[in-house]
Amino acid sequence: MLSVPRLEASQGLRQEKLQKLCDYIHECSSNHQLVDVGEAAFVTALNIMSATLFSIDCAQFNSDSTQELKETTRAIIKVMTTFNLVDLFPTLKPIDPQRIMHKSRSCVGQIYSILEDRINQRLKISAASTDYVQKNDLLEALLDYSQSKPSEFPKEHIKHLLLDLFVGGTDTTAVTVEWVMTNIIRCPQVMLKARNELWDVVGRNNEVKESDISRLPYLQSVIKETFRFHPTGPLLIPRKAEVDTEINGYIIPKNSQILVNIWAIGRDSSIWSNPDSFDPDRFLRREIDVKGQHFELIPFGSGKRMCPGYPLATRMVPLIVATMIHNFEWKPEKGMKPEEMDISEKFGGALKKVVPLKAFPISLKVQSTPIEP
Ligand code: HEM
Repeated sequence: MLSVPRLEASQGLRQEKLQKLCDYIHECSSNHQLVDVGEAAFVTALNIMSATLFSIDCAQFNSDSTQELKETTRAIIKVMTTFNLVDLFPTLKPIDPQRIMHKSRSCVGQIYSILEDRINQRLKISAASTDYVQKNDLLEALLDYSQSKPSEFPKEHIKHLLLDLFVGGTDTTAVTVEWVMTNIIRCPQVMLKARNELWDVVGRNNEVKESDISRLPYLQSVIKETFRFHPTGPLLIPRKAEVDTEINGYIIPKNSQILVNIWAIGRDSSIWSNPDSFDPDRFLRREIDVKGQHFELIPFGSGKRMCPGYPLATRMVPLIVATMIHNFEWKPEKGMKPEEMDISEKFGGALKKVVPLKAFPISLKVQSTPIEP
């Protein structure tokens, strides 16, 4: 479903969303307006996800109009990442003291009904017309698969899978982009180097495309260094030992819950030199990828339960960041110096910033040479 050929076929859908992001930043730049970078990344990720999954736009920048899918997705993420007393004291489950189960049932019910509408609409349109042109999105692939193997993958499963992908892919992508941009704005030399690479490889006036990403090693290093420093899923997803297991002389008893602390791995001085400094160049000197085989850097996890959205995420994150820095310089708010910007982390389901990143974009469209920091 998220194979390279299918993602290649749907890249045009994502490119349109990046153009909208670029237009929005231009507008903010002309109006000398701050951009809430996490929110702009969230809207873009949500629209890229909804375009890739079912070819629609569901959110707008700077708009309070009804954006049901956006609001419901936010509500689900909030419920999922709120600390629940029931996890510590399971006897409280029937009481549900914080009403988390209640809220989560209501949000999930709402999103299922939106997704069911999308699925039924698609089935209706494709059945109604003989010259129906197939879409390149994931919904089409899932419907095809379900029709060819109804007993293995009934139609009812589609909405569950779409929900997992949608919720799993939106906030993680937005949070990652917000951290990358924070690190870039805090280190003007890094921003300059990343932008110069973009201008050399892509050109000043061309759009950045997915096919350019593999030719942008410095941008990729900046993203890897951000994953090391502020991994979006600091404890991955909990595992449970099904049987008594011995690893490196340690006994893990059956039924233990295991958390893998990738945040600590990223700051371990026996693995990384100067682990507390942000230094993307370290990844130019070391061949490390994030595909789950180099255990010192596993922001998408590893093994059977590794993030299934990894192929899409490794397209979305560099593209959104590249769109933000290709033709814009960024300055922190209220005359703050870049190095004074806050980088405190808030632990939760995803490792968020305590202080959301807001910054001024300055369009570089009219200038002919890169700005010195
Ligand atoms: C920068 C973006 C992303 C990051 C950092 C990220 C990170 C992760 C991590 C750490 C896990 C747990 C893996 C483990 O415990 O081994 C995970 C699981 C998951 N991710 Fe992602 N992810 C991202 C984007 C996406 C996207 C774009 C999608 C959907 C297209 C997605 C869908 C999922 C799903 C459904 C799971 C649960 C898998 C399971 O339980 O087996 N993620 N992700």
